[in-house]
Amino acid sequence: MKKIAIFAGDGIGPEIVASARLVLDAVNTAAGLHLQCMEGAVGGAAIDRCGDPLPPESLQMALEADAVLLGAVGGPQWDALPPAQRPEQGLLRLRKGLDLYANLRPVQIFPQLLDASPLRPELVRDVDILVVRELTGDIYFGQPRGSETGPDGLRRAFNTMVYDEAEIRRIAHVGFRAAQGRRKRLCSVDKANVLETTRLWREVVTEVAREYPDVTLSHMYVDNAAMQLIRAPAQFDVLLTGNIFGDILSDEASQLTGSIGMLPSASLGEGRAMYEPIHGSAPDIAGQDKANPLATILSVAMMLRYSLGAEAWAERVERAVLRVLDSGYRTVDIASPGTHLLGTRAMGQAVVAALAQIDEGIR
Ligand SMILES: NC(=O)c1ccc[n+]([C@@H]2O[C@H](COP(=O)([O-])OP(=O)(O)OC[C@H]3O[C@@H](n4cnc5c(N)ncnc54)[C@H](O)[C@@H]3O)[C@@H](O)[C@H]2O)c1
Ligand SMILES: CC(C)[C@H](C(=O)O)[C@@H](O)C(=O)O
Ligand SMILES: [Mg+2]
Repeated sequence: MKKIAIFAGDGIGPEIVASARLVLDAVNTAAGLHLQCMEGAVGGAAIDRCGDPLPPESLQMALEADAVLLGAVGGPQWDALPPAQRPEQGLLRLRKGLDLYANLRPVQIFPQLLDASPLRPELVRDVDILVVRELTGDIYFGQPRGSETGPDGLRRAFNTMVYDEAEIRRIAHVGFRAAQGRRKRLCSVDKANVLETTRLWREVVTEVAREYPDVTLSHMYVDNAAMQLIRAPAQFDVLLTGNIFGDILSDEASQLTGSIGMLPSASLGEGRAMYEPIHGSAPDIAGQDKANPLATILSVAMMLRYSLGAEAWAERVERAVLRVLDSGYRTVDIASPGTHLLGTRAMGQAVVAALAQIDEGIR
């Protein structure tokens, strides 16, 4: 029996997670996985309940689980809190507490959604990118951080970007191994022309590359990478990035697929894992049954693949998503003329129905 910790979080979090739960529960029953799902609070929901965005019992639940499924955290009702006390810190402490240093964000094009991308179809048709983002270091966690009023009466605020070579080395290995299983090209993104941290990043990635002679390594400054992702995105295979650059570039890359609501992720550490869509709590559409749950459902597929040893079921979930898109079902963010609009819950139900058809076809 495997244990799954579920943190729905805030905003659209409970809606997308409920929709993805339909899929997870269907697979659990059909595959006889005997999953034990436990629900806990992280983020704003946890602040409202006990004043802490990551209560000790939630961290404990995650530490004892074989995998974690998370919706999203944050929202305007917590905006007045200083950054270090906000809902987002619950998520960051959870990632750090589980040492989930490798965040995999696949940017997969769905041919059915070519018309939903703001880019021309011929630019995105052949895109297949894996963003490998370092997740437990960088300016997110560096000390010192804070804000103060100086002797001159001016307010100052500061964060520290810091990486040591061990942190860079372990994420570089993840990137190179991923590239070996793909098209064997790795582009490392940095700002080595300006920042010491990312100069070290470039040096260490270059050293690690010697152990992977079959992988072609290139380096690109982050500003150029942001531009190239729009100009010629099909040039990329694995994009290896630090924490802050990966955060920004993956939101940008999501637009190639048509919507941020399509991008899943896996955050992996040694023997621990969390699965979450890359998007946030989308307060502007929360509570309206409008959110796209497919990123979360595809994150469940990644959970089946990486944590539950159920590769065949991961593929079935992915095929079910394709089948639903083939049938013309869309949430509002990926809708186009002639397609059939579904809400968050109905989209989850449609994936479950498609999964059942695939299962019947196989038997
Ligand atoms: N992993 C996380 O929990 C996470 C990630 C990013 C942002 N956040 C937090 O979420 C809050 C809102 O942030 P934001 O507005 O900058 O980013 P966001 O990703 O929540 O939303 C950006 C835009 O994308 C849309 N969107 C996002 N997910 C969608 C989905 N599944 N279906 C359809 N549309 C979707 C939203 O409606 C919004 O217009 C903030 O508090 C932020 O810190 C949390
Ligand atoms: C909410 C925030 C802490 C988080 C991040 O910056 O990592 C989010 O933007 C993400 O991409 O998962
Ligand atoms: Mg982000």
